[in-house]
Amino acid sequence: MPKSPEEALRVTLARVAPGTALRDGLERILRGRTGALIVLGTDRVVDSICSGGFDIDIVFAPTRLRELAKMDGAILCDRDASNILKAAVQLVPDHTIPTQESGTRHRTAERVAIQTGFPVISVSQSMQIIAIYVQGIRHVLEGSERVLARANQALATLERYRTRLDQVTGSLSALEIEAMVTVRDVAVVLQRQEMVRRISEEISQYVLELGVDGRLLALQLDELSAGLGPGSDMLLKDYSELGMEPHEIEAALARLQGFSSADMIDLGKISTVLGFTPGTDSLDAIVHPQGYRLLAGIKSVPRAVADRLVANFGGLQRLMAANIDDLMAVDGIGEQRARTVREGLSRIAESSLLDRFM
Ligand SMILES: Nc1ncnc2c1ncn2[C@@H]1O[C@H](COP(=O)(O)OP(=O)(O)OP(=O)(O)O)[C@@H](O)[C@H]1O
Repeated sequence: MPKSPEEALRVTLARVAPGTALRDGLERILRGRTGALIVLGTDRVVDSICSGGFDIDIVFAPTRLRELAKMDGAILCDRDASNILKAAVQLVPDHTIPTQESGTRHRTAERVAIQTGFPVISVSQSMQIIAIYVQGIRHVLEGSERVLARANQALATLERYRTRLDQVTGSLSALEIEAMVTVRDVAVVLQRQEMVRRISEEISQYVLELGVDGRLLALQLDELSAGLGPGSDMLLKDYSELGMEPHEIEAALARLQGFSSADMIDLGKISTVLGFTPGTDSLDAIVHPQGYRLLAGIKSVPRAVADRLVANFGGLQRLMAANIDDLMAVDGIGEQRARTVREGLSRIAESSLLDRFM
């Protein structure tokens, strides 16, 4: 499947991260105050825009890259930069492809990346920067210290967002048990989950970009992401107006992920993901969960069993009121599992209410 530009950028960032041979080669070129134009990948399209140069096909080594970069023209490597295939190549991309760059090296890099779909790296001799071009995206590589400074700020933000998410999720659980949930309460949790997802994704990109320098950051990200509990898909299953099919949930989540920062502070807009219409449906209207999210919080209840329980009882309140015999009447639920569900739900109820009133 073709990758989105953002995914392709992430793959390329990992390929040029500190600790890789490619990054070592690029740093050598930068220190040697020469420039370079490097294409990562070849196919018929790349061949069709290559002129001159010579075939070498040797195993990649940082020193080889540095030496070949002393010559005029571009260097072609294979996708994962394990081999250097050609050097001193003149690239002739389609000149009608629009480019924002000035300078022939960078204009060529941007056009070749767009025309071929392969990542192109330019090392600028005059500006002393390494830039990667992936489809339509340009990304300038920075030193690990600067990336780490930004990553640490993002980590602090994630920590704050996580605390707030835990608070609103806890209070949603308590409201669910008291049957007092409003559309607003659900929208706030969706909003907070999405904000945590966005900042975590940003930090994951820093981890990739930092390579060997990002190990500690990766551990911190893991720690802050641990125990996040059921995700936004469970909220949609619980509260969507008409009951959504899995593909509809996926589409609704994709829409949420596409919301702008301004949309993200508008709870009315967020409630549309659940199928509510702002203006017609009040954010203060009471809504009732199916119970999927709380059931997903009980570890030993598989998803298929949770689905059967919800289908049978048709809502969390009736599920909470069910005794062991009622639960055992559901197809495929024996005494052991019925007890697990009963005890799990009681435990959630007690701890949610305790959290709320302590
Ligand atoms: N179409 C191309 N194909 C291959 N190599 C190219 C191409 N265009 C530029 N280069 C390489 O880039 C070098 C620098 O070109 P130029 O000074 O015009 O670019 P620039 O964008 O100003 O680069 P820099 O920022 O490194 O100064 C050329 O000497 C050549 O090696």
